[in-house]
Amino acid sequence: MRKVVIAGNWKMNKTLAEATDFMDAVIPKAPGGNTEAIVCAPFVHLPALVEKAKGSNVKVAAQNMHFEESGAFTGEVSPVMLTDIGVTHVVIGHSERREYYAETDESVNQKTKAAFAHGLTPIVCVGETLEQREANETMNVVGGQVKKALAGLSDEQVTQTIIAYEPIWAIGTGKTASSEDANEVCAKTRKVIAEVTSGDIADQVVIQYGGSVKPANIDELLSQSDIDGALVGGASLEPESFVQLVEAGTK
Ligand SMILES: O=C(CO)COP(=O)(O)O
Repeated sequence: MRKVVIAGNWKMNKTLAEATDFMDAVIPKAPGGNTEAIVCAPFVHLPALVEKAKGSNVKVAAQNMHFEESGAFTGEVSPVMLTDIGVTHVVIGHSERREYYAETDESVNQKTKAAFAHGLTPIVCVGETLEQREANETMNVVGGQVKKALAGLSDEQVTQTIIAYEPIWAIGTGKTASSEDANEVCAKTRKVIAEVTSGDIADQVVIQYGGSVKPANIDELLSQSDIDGALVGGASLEPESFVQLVEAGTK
């Protein structure tokens, strides 16, 4: 049975005090078990949040990283720095980074490999634009992104990769893909993973949906066969709503 992974992507939000207050409110209510709760926070908050999360059922993720261990990359943060402070997960290739910071499938692949080289679990984001969906290009785009992101990984590493399917037109717009449409893409993505791995590897991979997920629609999304969790932006900012999303994973 695949675990359920609910990850809150705060993006560029919260002061340090707001971030630590959030953890104080959420940690006592995080259920653990088969449901994993992850907070993806801005770099500057990571040390404090890792400290808060120690011994709890909440994990802490970075929202990006460089693929090199160190060097002349002004303004960047390396995987070594993340593991050094106890971060366990990292979001890679979010559509906002692909759009505003020129992330490519190649850099996503380099970062995914670097994550594994340093013991970090990557949450790899893929998704199509509205134009691509309307042109029936969704699976070409998403399948291509997935294949390129996973290129060169071992089967074992693929089983540990979390894929987040986030249709770009559903992010922050209030428009959620219908749970059936989201599930169809997640199921087809699993087939693409099966093509590039052996045995039953693809059945073990956690595939999240992201894009306007909220307490009102999480149950239906999680009831689908191939949706194993959610990567949540706006609705992850308030402790109450994040806890509701995580609790939905235990049902
Ligand atoms: O981009 C997202 C999560 O990474 C989704 O954001 P929203 O949940 O605000 O639509």
